[in-house]
Amino acid sequence: QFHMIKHEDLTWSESLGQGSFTHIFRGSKTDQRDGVTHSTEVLLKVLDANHKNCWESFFEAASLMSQISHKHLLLVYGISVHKSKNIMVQEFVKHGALDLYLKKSTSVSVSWKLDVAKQLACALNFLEEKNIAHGNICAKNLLLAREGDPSTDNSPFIKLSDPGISMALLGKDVVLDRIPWVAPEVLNTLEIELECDKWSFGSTLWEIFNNGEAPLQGLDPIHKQQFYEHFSNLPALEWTELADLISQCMQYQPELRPSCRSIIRQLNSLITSGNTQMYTSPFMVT
Ligand SMILES: N#Cc1ccc(Nc2nc(N)cc(-n3ccc(CO)n3)n2)cc1
Repeated sequence: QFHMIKHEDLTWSESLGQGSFTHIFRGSKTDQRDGVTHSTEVLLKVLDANHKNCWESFFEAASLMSQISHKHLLLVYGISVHKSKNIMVQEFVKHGALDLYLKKSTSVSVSWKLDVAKQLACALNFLEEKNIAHGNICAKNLLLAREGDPSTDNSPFIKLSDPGISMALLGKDVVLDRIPWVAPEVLNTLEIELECDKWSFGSTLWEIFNNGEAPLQGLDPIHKQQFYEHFSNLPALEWTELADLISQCMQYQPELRPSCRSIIRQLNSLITSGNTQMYTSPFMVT
């Protein structure tokens, strides 16, 4: 399943924030390899004590991530259990969550965003080929390992984080709050299928091209539920071809959503389409 890490091998540094069920800290882990002590910087994700009933799902998420390896999937070193604390020990990803990075950054180019989108599509394609649904695709769960440098056109590098607690265990209010990332059919089934990740991909694309602004952020849970009941769509982006890809992914009928291969093909044509210039520098508008 996964590696158990001794609590005494962990060092705790500062808190880096709080999720809905977890608290994250910077830290380090030491381990002996061929007689040499190594210290590795890690991210310590602690399951809140008052969500103890979720620990199996918490561990299941960790176990999923440690059983498959891909360059765009977060590396989970293992689990540590100490007294009542359940801790997931993850690789420390240098620049943290993408949503916060996009909100803070001003000069993120269209080609930078398309590059990130394509990396996420590749991670999803890898999961699709293994018939594994992630279930929690959103910009908050995309971690930025490398910023990429606009001047040297060095490209960014992202890692998809663990899926977190399974939908079935979340309260209805938490599921409603995940609108519009959670696919509409999940509200009835609470089951996560591959098609759900396509819907979430569309919502995450919208986030990335709206500089980390959360879609429907102003709506309360009731109005979020009505958004689905009325078969509403997110406001279309100016870039029509990109808006089309988002609406293909966010179709209410799961079987009509595109395959990952199709998503990657369409992203590739957007990358080569030259539109990136037009949307990048205002002086280039033809
Ligand atoms: N300032 C700052 C700063 C904060 C975090 C990191 N690094 C990191 N590494 C991970 N493995 C996971 C995460 N996460 C952050 C939110 C979530 C959601 O679950 N994960 N952040 C780097 C810089």
